[in-house]
Amino acid sequence: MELTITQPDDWHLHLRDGDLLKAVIFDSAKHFGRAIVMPNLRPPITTTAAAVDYRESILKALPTDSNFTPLMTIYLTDMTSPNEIKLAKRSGVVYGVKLYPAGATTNSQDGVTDLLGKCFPVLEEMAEENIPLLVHGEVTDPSVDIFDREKVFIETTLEPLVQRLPQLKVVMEHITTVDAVKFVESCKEGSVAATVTPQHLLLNRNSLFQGGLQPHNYCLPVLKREIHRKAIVSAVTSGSKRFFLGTDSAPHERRKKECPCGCAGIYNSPVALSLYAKVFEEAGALDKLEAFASFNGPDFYGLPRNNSKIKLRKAPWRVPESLSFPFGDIVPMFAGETLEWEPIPI
Ligand SMILES: NC(=O)N[C@@H](CC(=O)O)C(=O)O
Ligand SMILES: [Zn+2]
Ligand SMILES: [Zn+2]
Repeated sequence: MELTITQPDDWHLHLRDGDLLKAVIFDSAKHFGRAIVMPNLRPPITTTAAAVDYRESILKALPTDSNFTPLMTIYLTDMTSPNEIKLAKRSGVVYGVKLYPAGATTNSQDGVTDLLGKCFPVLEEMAEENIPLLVHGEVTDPSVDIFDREKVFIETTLEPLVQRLPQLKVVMEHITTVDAVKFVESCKEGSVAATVTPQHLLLNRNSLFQGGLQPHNYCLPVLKREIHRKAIVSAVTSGSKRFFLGTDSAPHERRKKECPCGCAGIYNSPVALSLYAKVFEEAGALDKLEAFASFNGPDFYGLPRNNSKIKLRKAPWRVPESLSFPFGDIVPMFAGETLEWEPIPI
């Protein structure tokens, strides 16, 4: 069996920089036409000038025959000025501003401490310039249970934000709960949307502990209960335009995952399309895969859909145990397992 669909884009991707960038970019460029590239480098990409430079280094790292287009983002801080938003819009290469609540996830230490208090003029400028806010939606209060941090973030930050600034476009990134599904569905279509990762569609929190501690299934927001996974699967396979593909592929070297204080992030670029196809097939909704993977994202961002196509062939293929590079190994999601759908560019 074969399925031919419009080439998908990845609306949430970590490409890193240096050797890691060169190691991972091929896996994204092979399957995806474009990707929203997250700015959480060290130091973070907080200005348009830095985003322009980062974009150049991504283009340099690409194979020469690749048409892959990086869509850049800037990292919001308490100090970001409304003028930076004007520069971002004028650059023509920045497509979003990323909100990391300070301390929420990998390289978020320079993130925002009080969104509505400190960043409101910047948010107003973003609404004016039609630049979406891309949100890592978790509170960082250590007294809030880690499994409740998304829900509490919706109540304390997103609901008031959408109420005060309904013109601002918001993407709730990597949603993990039924609460996020309900919130996105309650907002105006075209103003609030969500990306969904393969891991949050396929795994629940048992996968963190199955047969022992599983560091390669650890990402943020952390995997949740089965009821949440089911709600997210229903949402994306319903055909709703509010949900689209964002892998959150987040490579870390093996030694930074398999250690006493392992990093959060799952490297899923090599397997993402196979896994999304599996989810839609199991839900009896393969006919809805193309809109999720290739239409809803560009439609939300106001960009054209891709013209190129990709084929998914239903044939078993084995995911490598690990990927070796001169600087070390990266263990991909579902390492060593056999998957059913193989993407073939055409
Ligand atoms: N998802 C993750 O677990 N990690 C991401 C950061 C993020 O998207 O929160 C990373 O950059 O490693
Ligand atoms: Zn995140
Ligand atoms: Zn991410």
